[in-house]
Amino acid sequence: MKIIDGKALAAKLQEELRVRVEGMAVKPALMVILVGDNSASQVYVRNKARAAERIGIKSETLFLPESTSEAELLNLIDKYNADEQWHGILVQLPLPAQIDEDKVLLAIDPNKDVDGFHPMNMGRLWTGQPVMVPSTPAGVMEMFKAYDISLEGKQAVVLGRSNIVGKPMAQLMMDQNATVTLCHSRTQGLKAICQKADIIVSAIGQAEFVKADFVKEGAVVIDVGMNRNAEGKLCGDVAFDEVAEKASLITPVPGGVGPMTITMLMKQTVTACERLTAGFDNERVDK
Ligand SMILES: Nc1nc(=O)c2c([nH]1)NC[C@@H]1CN(c3ccc(C(=O)N[C@@H](CCC(=O)O)C(=O)O)cc3)C=[N+]21
Ligand SMILES: [Mg+2]
Repeated sequence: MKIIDGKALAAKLQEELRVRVEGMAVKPALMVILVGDNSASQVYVRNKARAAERIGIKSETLFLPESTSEAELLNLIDKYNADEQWHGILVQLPLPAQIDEDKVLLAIDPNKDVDGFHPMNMGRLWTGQPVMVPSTPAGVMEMFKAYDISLEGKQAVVLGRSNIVGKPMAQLMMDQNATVTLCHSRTQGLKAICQKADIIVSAIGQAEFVKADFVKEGAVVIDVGMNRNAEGKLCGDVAFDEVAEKASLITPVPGGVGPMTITMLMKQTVTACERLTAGFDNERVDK
């Protein structure tokens, strides 16, 4: 068994981005909006700001109170959409209950949607015209590439059907000619499906969900989970120690997919900046 070192790979890719940004006349700029005081979100946005700084991306985090109304947030998004100094706009999820997430994601200019969550960008991904790709699945694909994991003709199982991880993950693996089974909380016979998989990507949000008896000898196991166990320790969806004995490659939590997510967000911010300064427009057919 080998561990896929997301932290090391992220550091390498961030250094490449730093060099790329050094050569850019217009420096990329990312606006991060955090509504409320979700403690996990605080950690994630801090990690994003640190990565931006290392790479030379300008970033600002706007901390808004939990009571922020939907209209207030939509107004701010309009403002940053129109403001040419910002190339990327990221509204941290989840949002408080009074705010409709779908409306917010639809309001962000697709050209500045570094998360790739706007329905325009989701649709483009699904129809084979990707521009902005959700960063967690994009980060997993970079891991496959860096570790020479071919998806060609493989059986891949994705656990979790969210818009931000499961669905785009399945699409990206299909693009590389994997046969993908997208499983979720209502899937019957889930364990048996997993046992046939060459590659398992788990994004189900439940600690210790993927156990050794789910995993075929030699399978690749990617853990997207970000859970807290009873002691409050960060852990993924995979029972790491027992699964590691069967897997050929496995990602740890922390230090696996998380740092890659952040790195891909930065990469998309750089791309957004390059596209916007070159006059591309997502709403037309430009690629
Ligand atoms: N609009 C939006 N875009 C996102 O990309 C987005 C989001 N909302 N909401 C929440 C999820 C989750 N996410 C993570 C980012 C970094 C780590 C990360 O840095 N993880 C570290 C450890 C972090 C810790 O210590 O808690 C690691 O795995 O090594 C994890 C998860 C981005 N998300
Ligand atoms: Mg909501």
